[in-house]
Amino acid sequence: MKISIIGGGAIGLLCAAYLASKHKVTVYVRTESQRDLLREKGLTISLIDKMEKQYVSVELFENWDGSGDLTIITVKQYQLEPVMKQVKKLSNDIRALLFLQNGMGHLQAIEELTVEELYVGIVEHGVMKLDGASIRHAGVGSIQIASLPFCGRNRPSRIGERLTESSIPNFELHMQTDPIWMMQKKLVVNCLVNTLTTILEINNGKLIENAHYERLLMPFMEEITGIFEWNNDQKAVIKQYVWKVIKQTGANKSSMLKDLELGRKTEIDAILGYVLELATKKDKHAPLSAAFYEMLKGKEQEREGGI
Ligand SMILES: NC(=O)C1=CN([C@@H]2O[C@H](COP(=O)(O)OP(=O)(O)OC[C@H]3O[C@@H](n4cnc5c(N)ncnc54)[C@H](OP(=O)(O)O)[C@@H]3O)[C@@H](O)[C@H]2O)C=CC1
Ligand SMILES: CC(C)(CO)C(=O)C(=O)O
Repeated sequence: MKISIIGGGAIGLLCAAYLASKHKVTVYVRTESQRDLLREKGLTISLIDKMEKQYVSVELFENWDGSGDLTIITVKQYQLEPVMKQVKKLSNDIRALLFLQNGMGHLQAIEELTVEELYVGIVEHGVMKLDGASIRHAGVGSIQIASLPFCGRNRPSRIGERLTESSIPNFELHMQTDPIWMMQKKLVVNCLVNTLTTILEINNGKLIENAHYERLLMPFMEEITGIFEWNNDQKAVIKQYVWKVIKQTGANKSSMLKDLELGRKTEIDAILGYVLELATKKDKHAPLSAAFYEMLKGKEQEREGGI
């Protein structure tokens, strides 16, 4: 397939590096400097002690015209606005879109799009961008995708099926049938893992290796699953899922911790902020979520202030 990837960050470059073995991939980046670097040096991906190089086609985002079989959008939640503007302009030319953001705040805007095939996905890999042309695949998981059927119409999911059919080592793609449950499970992971690893400044794995930190996970998870009003079976599924993702990405620094270290805005509003809004709507008490949210916003403010 002809696949476009918008965003040359950790996840965009991960998708480009693996998908290029089976598909014709073009990465759309924001800056000329990253475009030139990738064209000149190629894309380097390191996984454990192996390093590989791929040469993929690279263009500036302003040259993306929506053509091809599939476009994968890998910018951060808070970077979606200009991309969505362009998507709306090009809707008639776009065959299929896949959104790979953490959080759930973007779902409403995606639902309003009128492109032929629409997918949301969640990423269970741990990936760190080392520079504009290299990444470290620090935790091998998989990517789950689900098609969004809307307005009573069942959109076809041919592209999604073709994408998940291609078997690529260390880069599994699976099709799910329930997009909301898929995203909610990942939202809980990100509330727990991204928030706590960023406040504590630790790699993901430390959350279960250190008994003190592990004791923080349980009540925090209870609070969030209580806000969603899940039953005990659903809570058990969530717990198993959270522990699985932490183990798979143990050596990774969460994307939120990376953002904080680099003095960038974090996705805390789309993740824990989303859950706090839900708690307010349902009139639920969420003291841990509220406290962790304030700690993170405070840390973000300190970093912006340049300490
Ligand atoms: N990293 C990880 O391990 C994981 C990340 N995720 C999620 O995946 C999503 C992407 O995260 P991640 O890749 O880590 O983030 P990064 O910040 O590494 O990547 C985002 C990229 O998007 C680029 N970008 C922003 N706006 C545009 C635009 N208009 N046109 C072209 N490029 C643009 C940025 O460019 P520039 O550099 O120029 O600003 C940046 O390179 C997030 O929602 C994150 O939560 C999910 C699971 C794991
Ligand atoms: C899967 C995980 C927890 C990997 O670190 C992630 O989603 C992130 O960092 O944003």
